[in-house]
Amino acid sequence: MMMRCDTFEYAMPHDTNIADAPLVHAQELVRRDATRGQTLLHATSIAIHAGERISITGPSGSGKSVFMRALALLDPLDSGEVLWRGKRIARATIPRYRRHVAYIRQRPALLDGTVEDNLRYPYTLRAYRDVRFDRAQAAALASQAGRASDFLERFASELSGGEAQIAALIRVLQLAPDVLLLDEPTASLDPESALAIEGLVRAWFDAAPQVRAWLWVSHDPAQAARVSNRHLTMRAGVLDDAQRNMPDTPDTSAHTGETPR
Ligand SMILES: Nc1ncnc2c1ncn2[C@@H]1O[C@H](COP(=O)(O)OP(=O)(O)OP(=O)(O)O)[C@@H](O)[C@H]1O
Repeated sequence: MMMRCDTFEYAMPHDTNIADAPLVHAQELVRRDATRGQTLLHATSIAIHAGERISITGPSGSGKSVFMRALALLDPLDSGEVLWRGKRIARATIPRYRRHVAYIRQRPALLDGTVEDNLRYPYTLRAYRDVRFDRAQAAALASQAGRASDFLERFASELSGGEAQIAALIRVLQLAPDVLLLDEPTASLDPESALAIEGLVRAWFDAAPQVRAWLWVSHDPAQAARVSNRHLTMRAGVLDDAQRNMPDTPDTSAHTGETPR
């Protein structure tokens, strides 16, 4: 059945109730390196339901970022598609999809200027023209992350790595996304900053667990266990449920240039 709605193209099987649809449903996503022809992500499907806190671990170079960026529709897919709440995402609605599904990178990209300048920036974009920057909300998030009251006036260029990541996360969380794709957000941060990040993300989730979910890539098994109620592994571009991994799964990292950690 195909029909049109305001924001997304609609593609639902007859027997699927839209309320039961996963938040994100990736179907057979494939990514290849265009120059070398190497498959970076083998056909990968995943349904992410509201309430799920998913961790992903796997060796370095196994394709975790490629997968997360594919889910965020940041890179062109070679095949497959991503549905948002059971709806196909037309090209023109990708910015709107990204308003629901936010990708957080390991190294935050902040603009010149103050933290507040950075937090105001998304509201200048077309996709957010219906909402306004709320300084009190931003200050509350900063305080929740243990930052001093002058945090919003600090210059981005003078922030530590942990502070920059906190600023980048506040920039996303103030926009109230539904799904966070967290790509090693605390790698190379000090433990205190890492816990601040975890706390911020957890508070965002707890505010509406019935409609929110996250995927969290981590190299730290303790963190992966702490932040998740479902665990997946990535190996040589193949995603799998950790529980289903066979004990004698061959290590293919030698063929892919992966560096096991
Ligand atoms: N745009 C691209 N074009 C070509 N190759 C790419 C591209 N992006 C990533 N790769 C390659 O795909 C493989 C997987 O990279 P990816 O960054 O997804 O690994 P990862 O599992 O996230 O690693 P890490 O844990 O070190 O961050 C690597 O060999 C990388 O060089």
